[in-house]
Amino acid sequence: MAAPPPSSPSPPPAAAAAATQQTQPQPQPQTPFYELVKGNSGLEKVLLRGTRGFSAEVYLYGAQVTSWKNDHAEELLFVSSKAIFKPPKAIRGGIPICFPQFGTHGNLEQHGFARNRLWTIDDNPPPLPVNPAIKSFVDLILRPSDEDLKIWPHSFEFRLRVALGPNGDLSLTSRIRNTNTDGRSFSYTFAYHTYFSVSDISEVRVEGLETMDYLDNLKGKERFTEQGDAIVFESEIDKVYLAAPSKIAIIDHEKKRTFVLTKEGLPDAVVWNPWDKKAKAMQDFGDGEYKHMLCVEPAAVEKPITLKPGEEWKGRLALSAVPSSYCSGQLDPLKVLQG
Ligand SMILES: O=P(O)(O)OC[C@H]1O[C@@H](O)[C@H](O)[C@@H](O)[C@@H]1O
Repeated sequence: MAAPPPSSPSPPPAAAAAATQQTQPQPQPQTPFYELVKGNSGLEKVLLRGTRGFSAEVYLYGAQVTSWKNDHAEELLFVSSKAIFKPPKAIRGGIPICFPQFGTHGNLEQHGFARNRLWTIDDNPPPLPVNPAIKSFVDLILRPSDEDLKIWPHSFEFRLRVALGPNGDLSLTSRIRNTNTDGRSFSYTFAYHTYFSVSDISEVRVEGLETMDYLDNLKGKERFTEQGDAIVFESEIDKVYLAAPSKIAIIDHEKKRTFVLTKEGLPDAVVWNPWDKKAKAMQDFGDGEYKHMLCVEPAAVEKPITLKPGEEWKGRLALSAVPSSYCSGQLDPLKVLQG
């Protein structure tokens, strides 16, 4: 498949078609890195197609990844059957982006406004070093509107690259730049609010967060230290693990699948499952769906990130899904996390 270099992605098909009509002789259409199509409620979404059938989808609304499939066309992310694809509600599932505020750590609406704004495709992003084997990616950008500036009075450019690697790995790279012209710094908290699809929450364990300190959102953000072994799930959980390791594994015993999450620039990791009572209280979430999802969210929560004018921050999440034969202690979690 012939593709242009990663720093200059092809225009979307409509733009490519218009360009083709004006030039003589007609060039061969390039294979685009992505395709722009209509999704739910007429909202536009980007399709990324990798080798061997790997795929991903990203809505321009929220720059939200809503699908990531492996080479057996199995969905790896959870999206609620009751998700609402209509502004101003954020889409329930996939990978919402929490910016410029995580949760209630500030005066803005819960999780900030980036997840319910319309982003645009950035056809000419500043170069970003990438693996040359990556042929399928898209760059999106968000700048604040006049309305946004009233609620958060800072000028910024938020660039997100979503890329599908040759082995089906999914990566999200955020670059946030302070473009204030009045000399003011700004601070923000952030999360990739990743909803993983799991067979049954009672069959899942998370490796890498044991012995970590955490803030418990269910206990007024009080600080505790995680005890014992890997994390298993028997009730509601809403914890912000502090200074978590760069690799975390989510092991789904029943599916025999391990998600490996690698994070850069994001010290914390939030773990959330609403369990039965909160599930029933959410209008865009099915009553029993808490059994089939788990959020593990690379984040910067405890220490907000501060940028001076002209400064840029980068935060990256890479996800892979690997078969695992974990069954009563066969898998050495250290091999997953360090291997
Ligand atoms: O319903 P929302 O705004 O998408 O938030 C869902 C959950 O997101 C998690 O990240 C938070 O830690 C929880 O406290 C919150 O309930």
